[in-house]
Amino acid sequence: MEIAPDHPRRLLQGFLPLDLCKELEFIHRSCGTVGYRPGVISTTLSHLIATNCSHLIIPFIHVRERLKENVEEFFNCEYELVIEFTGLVSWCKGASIGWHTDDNMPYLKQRHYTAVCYLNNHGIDFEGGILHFKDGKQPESIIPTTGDVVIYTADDRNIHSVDEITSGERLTLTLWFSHDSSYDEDPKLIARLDDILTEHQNQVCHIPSPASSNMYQCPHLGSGLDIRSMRLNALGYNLCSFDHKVCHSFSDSLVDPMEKPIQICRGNQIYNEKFANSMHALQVVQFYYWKASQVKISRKKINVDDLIDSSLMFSTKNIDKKLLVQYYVKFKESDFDRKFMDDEHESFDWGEFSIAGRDWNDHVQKLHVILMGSLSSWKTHQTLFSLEDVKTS
Ligand SMILES: O=C(O)CCC(=O)C(=O)O
Ligand SMILES: [Fe+2]
Repeated sequence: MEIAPDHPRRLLQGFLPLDLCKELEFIHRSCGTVGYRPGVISTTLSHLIATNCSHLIIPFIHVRERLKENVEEFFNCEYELVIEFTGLVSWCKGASIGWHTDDNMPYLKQRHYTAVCYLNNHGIDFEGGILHFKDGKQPESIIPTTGDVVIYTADDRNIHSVDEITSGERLTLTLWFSHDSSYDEDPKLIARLDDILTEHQNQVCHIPSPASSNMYQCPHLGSGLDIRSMRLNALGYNLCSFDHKVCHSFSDSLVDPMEKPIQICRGNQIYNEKFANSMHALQVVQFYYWKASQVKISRKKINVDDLIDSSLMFSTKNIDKKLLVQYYVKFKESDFDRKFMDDEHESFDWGEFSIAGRDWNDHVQKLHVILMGSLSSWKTHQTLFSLEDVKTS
């Protein structure tokens, strides 16, 4: 492959399968925390490991390998590269970045190549957010399209900027690669994984454990607003503590109710099952939206109506309407998760929701089995790689 020597970069169209994009979106909407710039939310692999969601690194493994191979090949790297950083990054309304290079700080000099994978669509999921390169053509501007990937050198041959996001949320998977093996993120991730999985060996539990509250407080969304409750609100849910008051502001409470067992409600219906904490509730809700169409199909197949009486799944309590109204007003102002405010949740059904809850459990169990089956090889090679590839090659 020929490279333009002055501005080496390339657009890989349709590189990521669409179902992988959806899965990564599910992970980000379930686990994201405040990012490195205002208006940016991020989900790193080390954060997933630290919050008892190690199994959620599995969907990243294969695509990381494929991206690294492509970058090495395109830039004619003589020696193998290492992955310095892998993270899901979303840009909310108001976020932008002016002309810069990705190695523009002394502590970023190890970043030699960048891969940005687009997980949703400009013009549908968000407005604004076009990537521009300052010099040279091929390509000059990138309009984010689901599944496309842009790879470029992180130095001053590829000065670039991103237009302000004017609505919605722009989601990417971003990786940086280095020639310097001391910056390889894999050995650090494997050491963390090993510590955590050894510690939990005897009581395997897949319930996420939230990070500290300030990691979910997004100043640009409005003071005191929490990413987890904003995401739930965007889909029409509120969180209820056990005394059935709607959780609102936590600043004056000693123990953060977001870390305690919690229930969810829609309108005046409270779902009877309890969640271990707000992140657990958010993960199941996001899973339901990720798998919504499949749940509807399986419901038809097994005629769940005969098995489940939805009315047993919720109770109706006197929920303080005033607090709900306040929450919705704030949500609309923030324009967060805009795309879900459509017919999608008009057809909501607690029966389908409860099927999704069970499917979520099966899903995380499966990922956990893959994780446990991979760990000893990862430790031996000090690299995260997919074992299935080894078997088939
Ligand atoms: O998301 C993009 O298109 C580019 C992001 C970027 O420039 C960066 O994170 O440094
Ligand atoms: Fe950049």
